[in-house]
Amino acid sequence: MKSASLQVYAVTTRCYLQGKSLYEAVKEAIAGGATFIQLREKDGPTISKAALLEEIAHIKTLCHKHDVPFVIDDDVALAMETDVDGVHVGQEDMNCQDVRKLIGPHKILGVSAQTVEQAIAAEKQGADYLGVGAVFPTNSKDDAQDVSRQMLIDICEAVSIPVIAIGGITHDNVRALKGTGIVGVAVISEIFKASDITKATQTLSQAVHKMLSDVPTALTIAGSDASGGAGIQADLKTMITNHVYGMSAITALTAQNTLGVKSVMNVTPDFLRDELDAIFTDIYPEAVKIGMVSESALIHVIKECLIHYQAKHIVLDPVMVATSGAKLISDDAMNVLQEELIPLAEVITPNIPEAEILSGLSISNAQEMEAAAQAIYERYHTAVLLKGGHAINDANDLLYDGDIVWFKGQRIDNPNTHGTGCTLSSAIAAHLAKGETLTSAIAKAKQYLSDALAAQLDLGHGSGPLNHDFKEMPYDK
Ligand SMILES: Nc1ncnc2c1ncn2[C@@H]1O[C@H](COP(=O)(O)OP(=O)(O)O)[C@@H](O)[C@H]1O
Ligand SMILES: Cc1ncc(COP(=O)(O)O)c(N)n1
Ligand SMILES: [Mg+2]
Repeated sequence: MKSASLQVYAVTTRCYLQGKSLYEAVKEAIAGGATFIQLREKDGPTISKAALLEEIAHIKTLCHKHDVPFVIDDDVALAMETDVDGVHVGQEDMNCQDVRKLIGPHKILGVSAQTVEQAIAAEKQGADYLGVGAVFPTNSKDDAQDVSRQMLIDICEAVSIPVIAIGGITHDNVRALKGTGIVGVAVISEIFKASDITKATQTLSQAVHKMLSDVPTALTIAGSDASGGAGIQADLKTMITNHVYGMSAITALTAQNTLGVKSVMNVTPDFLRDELDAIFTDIYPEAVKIGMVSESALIHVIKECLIHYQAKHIVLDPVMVATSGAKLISDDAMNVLQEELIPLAEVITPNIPEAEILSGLSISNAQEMEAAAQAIYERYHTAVLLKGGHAINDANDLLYDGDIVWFKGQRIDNPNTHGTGCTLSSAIAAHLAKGETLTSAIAKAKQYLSDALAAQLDLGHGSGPLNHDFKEMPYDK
């Protein structure tokens, strides 16, 4: 069995067929692109044994004609009697080692798993693939246990056999499973509840292909740093090393290096609009990071385009002053940024001095960080990640989105911190593009930043850049 045959895995049900035979329904599903068929009789077959055997033989011939594997759920004896391609068993059914013994080495054995332990055990006992779910709420299985996205990722990483997701999957929500490591999805109602089964399967199949083949995409709207450590250059390096396709709309060119900023040349608002139009109308970004934008006319263009193109997962780094001390935004633009862009963002990432400006409060300890983050949140109703890089003893960042979550980090003894803020915010955008939740995107981004800082690159005469491409040097928290 090839993994490709697990892409669109149709699990049958008689619930919704309204007079149509199961054979007809399966035929329509295969015509629409189903790549695998599992016969499932949730409450036992509703037809006579003789009719069932005849139906199975009929479906088996159809599946083989189309090179589609055909397995039976739970009923190992029936699968053997009918000599179909294999069986699928749940945790509550027969032990999979015993099933493997019964069916022999060549038949397909599928196993349902909800935890890493169950997944590893099933692989050891001879499973060919795993069905993991329920990944979304579902009506098709009463006792279905919820499986989080992270659990699905952990299971895919823990085993080398293919994994498919199951439970409440539709053509609309399948995108959310991107980047988890699954090779396909199993559905029941999305296919068999449809009045036009072929069309529903086609639509699902297209969505599954897109989910499996696309790399995640992200955009940075920021300034270029000639020396490559911050701005656009840091963002693109961060995106590629975090396995996301990166795009850039440049707001300004800066002549800067590790010692400071020599001069800045902003692009025109019309040019920025052309850049954003070119990007959004072609390769749509699944997340957007905004960095240095120093003029209000540019901020207006960004706001209009983000609304027009319904941009999602916007991470705003309110860049005001570079690590080297240079001011990167005009006073007038500061106000426009606050009023027009902050409300559009999923999260903003001020450092301590920036949070003092945004909240009007002074910050010298953890309690004051919490108070300032809360004040900013209450003003804009946008989640705030207040970065603690400018604190003295540690490097703890604080997320306030109604609740407080601290992301703890040890202070790394490295004077080369040029581009830390840019790197953190673009790594958050990269992980949001991959479908992570905000808290897990921040945790992964902070780990990446810490590793890049701990790699101790030492370039230039001032506060140098990070090693975005560190390898095998994980920072041990
Ligand atoms: N010396 C350090 N050791 C570990 N983490 C650091 C250090 N300096 C900064 N960071 C981390 O880098 C990220 C950027 O923070 P910060 O330096 O405050 O922002 P900015 O670059 O915008 O001034 C945060 O996650 C912060 O905790
Ligand atoms: C073009 C540009 N954008 C942003 C920063 C901020 O740098 P940092 O990440 O160190 O705060 C920078 N120095 N240059
Ligand atoms: Mg910064």
